[in-house]
Amino acid sequence: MKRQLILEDGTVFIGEAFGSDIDKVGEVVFNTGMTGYQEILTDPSYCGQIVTLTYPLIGNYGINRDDFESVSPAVAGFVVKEAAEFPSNWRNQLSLDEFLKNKNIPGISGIDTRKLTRIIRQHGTLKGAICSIEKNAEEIISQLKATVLPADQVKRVSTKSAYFSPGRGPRVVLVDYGMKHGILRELNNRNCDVVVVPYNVTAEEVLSFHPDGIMLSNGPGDPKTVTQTLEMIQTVQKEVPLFGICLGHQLFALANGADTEKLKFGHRGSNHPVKDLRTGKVSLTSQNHGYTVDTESVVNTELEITHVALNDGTVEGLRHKQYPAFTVQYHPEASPGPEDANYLFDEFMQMIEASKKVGI
Ligand SMILES: NC(=O)CC[C@H](N)C(=O)O
Repeated sequence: MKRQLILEDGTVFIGEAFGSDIDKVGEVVFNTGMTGYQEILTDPSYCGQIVTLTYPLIGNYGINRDDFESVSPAVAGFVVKEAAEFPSNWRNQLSLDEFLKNKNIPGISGIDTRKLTRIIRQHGTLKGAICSIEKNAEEIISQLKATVLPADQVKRVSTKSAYFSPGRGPRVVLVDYGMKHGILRELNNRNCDVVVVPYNVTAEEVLSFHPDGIMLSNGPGDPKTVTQTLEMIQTVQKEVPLFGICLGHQLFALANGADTEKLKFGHRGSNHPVKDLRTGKVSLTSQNHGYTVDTESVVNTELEITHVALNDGTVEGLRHKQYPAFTVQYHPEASPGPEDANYLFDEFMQMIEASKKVGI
């Protein structure tokens, strides 16, 4: 069965339908990772986005029990060059097609994903629709131009109520803005006693759990749509060590008076080089973000830029000059991607230990 992918700039791609039959609209973004489609599909930071993968064969190792980054994927649609029909892997339990059908996500294959990626790189991120071949393309294009995409993604994917992920080590309150399970896994691997809380938690509620540390998770959308959390960050960073990832990093920047802006087409992939300015060491990192902290805006704040992207020089890490608080724009929990940056979780643990001894 044929299906179309239509972009707001008027480009129409015709491809083969797979996954769910429903029509979907979203922001079209590309990811350059060669593997990790299951983690990408289930990363809540892609909420409302139509994701295309530049690697040409997707689905070849199926969907397995272990690689989920959330229980319910929030991605709007999936665009590939070739969707493998017969996955083969010892961990395979379900084909990509079946998984997308079960989760009501439309897919389209047979697309020239190199051409699509080039359009996004030249034009910037675009709105797009995956829809049935019967739909009139001209009508869809004018609808797309008039569409304002929803800005409530964090509310949609964040947990509705707090829950424990118990451990015998330090207590960490993890604010779920659209958390990848990899973050929880890394904390649990270090024996943390984790309390996962909703995005709109107050400072009083966070502190009522008597945390030894606080983590701000990744999450979807524009950080400026979650400003109700900034006061909480301003208060708790004075009380306990803080570590933030991706959206958590952007919110930490906003809470401390820096600014964020939208990138032309974002960073999404598994091989983004990042330099630690203090050691000169370069890590290859997993990334997925469409916004960034504005470099200039950091100058008159209490923040220091600790990491930069080697591809485009954008801010990749921050630390507070006064409080034990640091954040990164990339994904030290990997999933998918390299684990070069995993040591940051250990640094967070050391920071917690140190602050327990002296108090902050
Ligand atoms: N993975 C994330 O946390 C992404 C942060 C934010 N939604 C962005 O696109 O920049």
